[in-house]
Amino acid sequence: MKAPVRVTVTGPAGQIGYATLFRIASGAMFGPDQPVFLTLLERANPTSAAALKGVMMELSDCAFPLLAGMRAVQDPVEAFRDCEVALLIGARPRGPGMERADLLEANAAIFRQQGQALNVAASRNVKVLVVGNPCNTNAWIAMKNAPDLDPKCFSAMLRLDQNRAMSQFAEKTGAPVASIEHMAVWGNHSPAMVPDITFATVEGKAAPSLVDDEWVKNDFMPTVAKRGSAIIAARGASSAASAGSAAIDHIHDWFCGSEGRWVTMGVPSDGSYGVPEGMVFGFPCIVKEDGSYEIVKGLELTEDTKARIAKNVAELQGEQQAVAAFIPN
Ligand SMILES: NC(=O)C1=CN([C@@H]2O[C@H](COP(=O)(O)OP(=O)(O)OC[C@H]3O[C@@H](n4cnc5c(N)ncnc54)[C@H](O)[C@@H]3O)[C@@H](O)[C@H]2O)C=CC1
Ligand SMILES: O=C([O-])CC(=O)C(=O)O
Repeated sequence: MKAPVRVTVTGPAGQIGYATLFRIASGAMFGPDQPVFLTLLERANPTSAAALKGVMMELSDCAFPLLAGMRAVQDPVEAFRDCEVALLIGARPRGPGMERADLLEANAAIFRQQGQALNVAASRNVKVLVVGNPCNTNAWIAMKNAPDLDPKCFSAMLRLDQNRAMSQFAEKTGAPVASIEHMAVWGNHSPAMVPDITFATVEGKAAPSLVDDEWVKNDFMPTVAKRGSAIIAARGASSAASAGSAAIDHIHDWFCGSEGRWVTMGVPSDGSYGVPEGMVFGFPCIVKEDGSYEIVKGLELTEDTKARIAKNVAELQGEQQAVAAFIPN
């Protein structure tokens, strides 16, 4: 029997928490022979504590063979003590009429505090996934407040955008999702993001040869980029099950390796493609078996993609300026 992976989840009593925890405990995140120990960090108020208690009762009632144990902790330093994987989900979601950037001020303080706590207490190889929006900038805030951790420990979730892009493309072409490879989404998890089929293949055929350019620009790209708003309009609440599923995919591939597949992760730039070093940006990545990843290099981007990437850089620079007060000197 392997030693349990120590996983800390914030916001466990929320919508995404509820959609994610049971799948982590069932083995979907780390594989069918890997036990997990869950540490759950909720807000310290009676309503959240009561809701979390109910979630833990249900987790217990599932009798998951891989759930080696769980605990609720209210102090962030204790919650992140020795954790190997941290899912930072807990944050305010947006409602109708808001953009994700509107959440900057509401959520920045959370990610400063959690970055500081990770810096002190987490495993030096921790894998942090920031889901709470605006996730690129929140991941950057946490990373900047954790100077003793390798910046590569931090990531933001753009996997939902990749999954949406694959699904839209599969629907259009009639091909199974599993036959699509090398789909990329560049940039910020915002309407400016760049879903990019240039390098994608479907059953080995070049994706751009299967659809017309007008559909890509006027239908595919905006549908993927604005899908979050469409879900809010339809459900009255932001995506939860699909967000949880993308979090499972992101950590699964980061932990187990992506077997040569491209996976979109929001990671600190190494300067590739003109993105300033350290900016947390969606890139296609390949994860090795040992859990280390590399941004896919040397791609010939179209002029349109380059211009859109520059727009995302400018947008993220604006977000960074807006949260400058949360970054240590
Ligand atoms: N990156 C992505 O693709 C996506 C990101 N999101 C974002 O995920 C976040 C969570 O969404 P939901 O689960 O739907 O929201 P929710 O409101 O249902 O749950 C949030 C939970 O976080 C808790 N929380 C708040 N502050 C906390 C803190 N400092 N420490 C610990 N827990 C805290 C709340 O008590 C609540 O239980 C939102 O910011 C949302 O915008 C949502 C969908 C996709
Ligand atoms: O749109 C939102 O606020 C939630 C989210 O990030 C998404 O569904 O992509």
